Amino acid sequence: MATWKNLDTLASYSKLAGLKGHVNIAEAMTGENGAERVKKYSAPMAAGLAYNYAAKQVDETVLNALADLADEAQLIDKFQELYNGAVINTGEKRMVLHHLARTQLGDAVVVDGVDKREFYVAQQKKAADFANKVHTGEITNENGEKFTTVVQIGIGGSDLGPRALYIALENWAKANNTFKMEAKFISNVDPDDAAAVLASVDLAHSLFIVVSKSGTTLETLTNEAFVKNALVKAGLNPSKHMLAVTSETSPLAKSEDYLTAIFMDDYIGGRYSSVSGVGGAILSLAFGPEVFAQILDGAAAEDKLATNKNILENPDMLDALIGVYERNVQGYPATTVLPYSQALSRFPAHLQQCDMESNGKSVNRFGEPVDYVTGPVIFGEPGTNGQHSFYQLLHQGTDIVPLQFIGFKKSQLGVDVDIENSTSQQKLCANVAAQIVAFACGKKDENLNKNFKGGRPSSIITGEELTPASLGALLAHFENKIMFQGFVWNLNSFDQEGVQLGKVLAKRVLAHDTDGALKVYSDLLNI
Ligand SMILES: O=P(O)(O)OC[C@H]1O[C@](O)(CO)[C@@H](O)[C@@H]1O
Repeated sequence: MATWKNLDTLASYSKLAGLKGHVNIAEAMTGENGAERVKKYSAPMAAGLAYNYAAKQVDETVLNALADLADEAQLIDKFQELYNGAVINTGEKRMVLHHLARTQLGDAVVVDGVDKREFYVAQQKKAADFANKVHTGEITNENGEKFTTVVQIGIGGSDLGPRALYIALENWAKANNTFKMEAKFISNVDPDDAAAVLASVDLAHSLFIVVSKSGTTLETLTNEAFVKNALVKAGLNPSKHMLAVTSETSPLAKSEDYLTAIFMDDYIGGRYSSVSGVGGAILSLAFGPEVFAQILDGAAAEDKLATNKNILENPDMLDALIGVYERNVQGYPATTVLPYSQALSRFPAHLQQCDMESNGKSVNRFGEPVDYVTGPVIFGEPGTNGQHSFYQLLHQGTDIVPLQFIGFKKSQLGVDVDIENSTSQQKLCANVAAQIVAFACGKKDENLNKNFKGGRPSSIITGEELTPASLGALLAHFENKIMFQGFVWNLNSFDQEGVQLGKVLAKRVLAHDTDGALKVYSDLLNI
């Protein structure tokens, strides 16, 4: 059994802390040294991706210290315990089993006589069978007509991951003739969200997936009622247009109002649930179950790499450890995710929940306060759009923000134009290469307003093309990175008590049970 200790009690951490400012990345990345680093500091990922960390503030000394930290913190032992069914989520006393939904890793985890891996696979099959029947016309609307659109109703982990993955593969599926149905998403309780989506679809040919693990989320239940109301008004029977993805113990599971119910369980956290029916139903409907299976395969292959004790051959753990060095030793407050791929436009939003809901904690897994900083602020936008937005601060602001670039050689649609001797794809890739060097090396100018100090660390994940498998690998990479960081910080990365208080107060506002500032704000907003 691994032992769980606070980061600041580890001898390897004291050694690492002594390496603050050890590498001058501007110097390291200049000239031939820089070229050598780019070739050397690269770790293969699954599905043809590679994690390049040449422009991070590391050298052999820092990497050795990170390896010692990985060993002392028993990161691989903890990962093994996690996927073999240990109660890693101490806050909620639950296992953490999202890896079992996509991988052959580990032993059988049996709960109340049910093999959890078999359960997840059976639910994926249920989603796949349902999707196939919709595609072949075995399941139709009341008039025997095929459904053409699918709308997911959910929020947080029941929205962000599936939405990011759908957007990531929409063009790929069109270019590869696997596009089956258009997907839309309703998440916000703002009535304009549901109203606008409903106005944009043909209700009679739309399927709605109500996704809520708990079956109690205010926004989702409200939006479900909103949609049902619209269906009834249009003379349609909601139970012929809706299915549910929920846990077997949730109130939704007991309802007869759905075409089918696909189940998940408490051992897969919402923000890690894209690989369950939460993502499986909508992605199988939109692109076909085979595409969803390829996402799972990519994730499984990346998980396998994450079991390697050698940090240089474990890109997920290496990325996590470099992030800890940046956060705890270098003192950087945030990390930005910058995909140079329009298809990944919502991927940073998904990672925001995954990372900040997991590691935005100030007590350890035993509920005791920690004396060191934990999860950074995560934000991001696709390049090159971000360059024309917040890169000013990234280049010349007073905070150093580590950057995580993602870039692909090929576009998904392959439609391009050559202007002034380069294609748009080449321009995109040129920009990401330029940014890495600009951030690392900077540029001296006597006019300080035009001076770039450099010294701003970045990494890049590169690949041939964003495909279902490489997307799965990318998803698993960041999930595993967050998990390893939680282990290093001795956090429980799998509960989210910090979201509760606001929900409780909102209920009081709606019940008109307010006083003090809550009352004044309620009056201000006319509730
Ligand atoms: O799937 P559910 O139970 O509706 O929960 C939605 C989201 O709400 C949260 O609990 C946060 O409020 C997330 O962790 C979760 O992804």
